[in-house]
Amino acid sequence: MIKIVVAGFKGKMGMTATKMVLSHEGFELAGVIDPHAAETNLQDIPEFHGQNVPVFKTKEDMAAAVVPDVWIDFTIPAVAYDNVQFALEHRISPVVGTTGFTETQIGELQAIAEKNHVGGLIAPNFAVGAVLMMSFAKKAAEYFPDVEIIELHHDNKLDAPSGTAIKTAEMMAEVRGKKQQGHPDEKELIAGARGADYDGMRIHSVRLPGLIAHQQVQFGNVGEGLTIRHDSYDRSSFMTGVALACEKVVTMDKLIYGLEHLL
Ligand SMILES: NC(=O)C1=CN([C@@H]2O[C@H](COP(=O)(O)OP(=O)(O)OC[C@H]3O[C@@H](n4cnc5c(N)ncnc54)[C@H](O)[C@@H]3O)[C@@H](O)[C@H]2O)C=CC1
Ligand SMILES: O=C(O)C1=N[C@H](C(=O)O)C[C@H](O)C1
Repeated sequence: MIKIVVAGFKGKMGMTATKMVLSHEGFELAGVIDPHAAETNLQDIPEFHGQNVPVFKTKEDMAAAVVPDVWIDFTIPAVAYDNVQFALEHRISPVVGTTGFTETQIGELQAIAEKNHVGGLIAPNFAVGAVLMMSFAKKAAEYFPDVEIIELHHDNKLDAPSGTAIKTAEMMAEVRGKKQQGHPDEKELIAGARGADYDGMRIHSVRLPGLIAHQQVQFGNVGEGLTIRHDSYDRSSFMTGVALACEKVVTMDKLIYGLEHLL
């Protein structure tokens, strides 16, 4: 049995991950963490009736009470770095979906994982379809340097652009020839009209109620266009990837960035 804690369990993704862990026969839910929890046990919540799982408000309280193998993190960008550092230093393998990490932070956390010989994964998107979308976009960018990313999310999202959009741009930048998108003399009449600039590629972030998580990578070439699109219509779309990561990280001794390295 792999013993798992879920940080951020009161949130949209944390709740979905908690249910996934409880329903998986190879996993044991050792505890859940959220500063916004009013309960002390999961069974105090009607939908978790009969599930005797401790609820912690802080990571320190959790570490004093249970010894998990895996730390699932779906929290907020402001706390995720500290959470992952804490997990690694306590030899708990992190499976992190929280977005907003900088390249430098990922490098620092990888060094901590290496020092402590702990495996882990930071993945901006756990949906298998999203991983394929990023991989197809990388392939297309070899041939089509003119590309813009449009990511669309629910309006409770804290970070922009999305972690998925940044990862997609990073992957395309590895193979795409240098090119600044648009006309060299273009001028924004309203600041931000052309979106964010990653290595000359433009990223546009849409935030609307009703959306979950969607991304379109749109290529243009002389006389043709190519659009690669992925849609998560439900947060269950992320759970196959989270479950796979929980199984794999306990066998690893380094922290990797991107689910594609586990598929
Ligand atoms: N990698 C992936 O596949 C996916 C990643 N995400 C990312 O996951 C994160 C969470 O997303 P949502 O669930 O939609 O957000 P949410 O706002 O619904 O939930 C965040 C939860 O974290 C809790 N929290 C805050 N500080 C905490 C701490 N120190 N310890 C434990 N819990 C803490 C909050 O109380 C809240 O319940 C975001 O960064 C989002 O971008 C979301 C969907 C998929
Ligand atoms: O906040 C979300 O909802 C999501 N966040 C991740 C991201 O920033 O890419 C993954 C997915 O897009 C949903």
